Amino acid sequence: MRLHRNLCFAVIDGLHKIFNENEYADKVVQQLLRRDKRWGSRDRGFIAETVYEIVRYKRLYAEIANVKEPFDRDNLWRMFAVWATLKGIKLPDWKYFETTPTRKIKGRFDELSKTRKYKESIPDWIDDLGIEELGESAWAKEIEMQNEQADVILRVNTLKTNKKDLQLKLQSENIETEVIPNYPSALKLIERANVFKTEAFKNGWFEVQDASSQLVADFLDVKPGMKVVDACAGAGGKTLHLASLMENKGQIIAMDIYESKLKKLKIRARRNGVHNIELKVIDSTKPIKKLYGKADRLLIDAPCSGLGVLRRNPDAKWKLQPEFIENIKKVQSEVLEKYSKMVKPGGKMVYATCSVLPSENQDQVEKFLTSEAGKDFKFVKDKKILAHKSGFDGFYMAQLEKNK
Ligand SMILES: C[S@@+](CC[C@H](N)C(=O)[O-])C[C@H]1O[C@@H](n2cnc3c(N)ncnc32)[C@H](O)[C@@H]1O
Repeated sequence: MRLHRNLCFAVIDGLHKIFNENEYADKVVQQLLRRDKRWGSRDRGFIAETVYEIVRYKRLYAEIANVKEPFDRDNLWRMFAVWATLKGIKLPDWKYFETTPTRKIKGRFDELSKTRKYKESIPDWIDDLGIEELGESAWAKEIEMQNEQADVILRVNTLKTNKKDLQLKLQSENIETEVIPNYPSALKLIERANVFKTEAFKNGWFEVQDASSQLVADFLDVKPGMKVVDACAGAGGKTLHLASLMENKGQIIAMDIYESKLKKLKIRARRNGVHNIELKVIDSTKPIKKLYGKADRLLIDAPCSGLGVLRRNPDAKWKLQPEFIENIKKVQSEVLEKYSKMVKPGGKMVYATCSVLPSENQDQVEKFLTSEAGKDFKFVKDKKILAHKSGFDGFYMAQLEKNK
């Protein structure tokens, strides 16, 4: 592979924003890709993948390059040189690479790879937490898998099409997909491509959604005509799925504390041909209280550490703080306690997270079931999804039923 100067500069600019200005990697990459219209799909792929790879392995590369945060531009170039050397890319004779000790880099890599926190490039506290919660062996495999690049998975919007027709339509736009057994609405891209540019996407035939995430709406056991509350709807990945499972019949009340997220859901709903969603911002306790005892189904897709989706958000490793996890667990308990009151007798609710930590998952459900608010509920079933076992994102979902 030959390195192109303007693409490498874009990577360095992106890393500077992510590491030093605390910006989110996905947003930064999106911005970078808009920088030059002449860049083709290979150029774009190079920028996105290189930025993500260096973010993923920040600790390892910084250690090999012998640089410390905050990284100045020379430091970032040194980390870039480590990445390129380990990839077997010949470094051009640019001034940034004049003193790169290629041989030493390989030796340091072999030595540091013996220690998991360097090999998998994770902060000590996350490594300790993972071991404490999952045990050494499962954690080691999980964090290794969480450093892999995630596949692109689509969810077919059955309100507009079916899997076969979508496959054919994408094929006509040079995008090959395959079905994933046991995931009824999922298609996997055989090669990465910018699916958002396709006609099929613009027509609302699919959404991009990981296969594990697609199991959540199914788990809620919705039927057309029901009254369903999606209490932490965000931009509505699961709300849209619920709408298609309900064949657009009945009512979905999509709630969130952030109006900006619900606005995105509105746009997506229009594209998806969904018209049974009502949006409600949670700006006081009122919207929740109004729904006490009214919902046939309730989804609590709770805010969480995101430790199941590091493949998609590798920068979360560096942005997360132990206090954040402690706080978010309090929010999880609170929403379980308060929002569960919306379920009607005989109704069901699903509590879900994209975390692999038992303390955010089954422990929260157990705590809820023994609390005053949870005494009217019984546990029906749950799914604990680890990325290294499923090949998809780490997730948790539990179904509870309210007594009649
Ligand atoms: C895991 S995300 C939801 C993802 C979304 N359901 C989807 O499928 O795309 C959790 C959401 O909970 C929201 N949230 C955080 N605290 C909340 C609270 N107290 N009540 C309701 N929503 C909350 C966040 O804004 C975020 O959108």
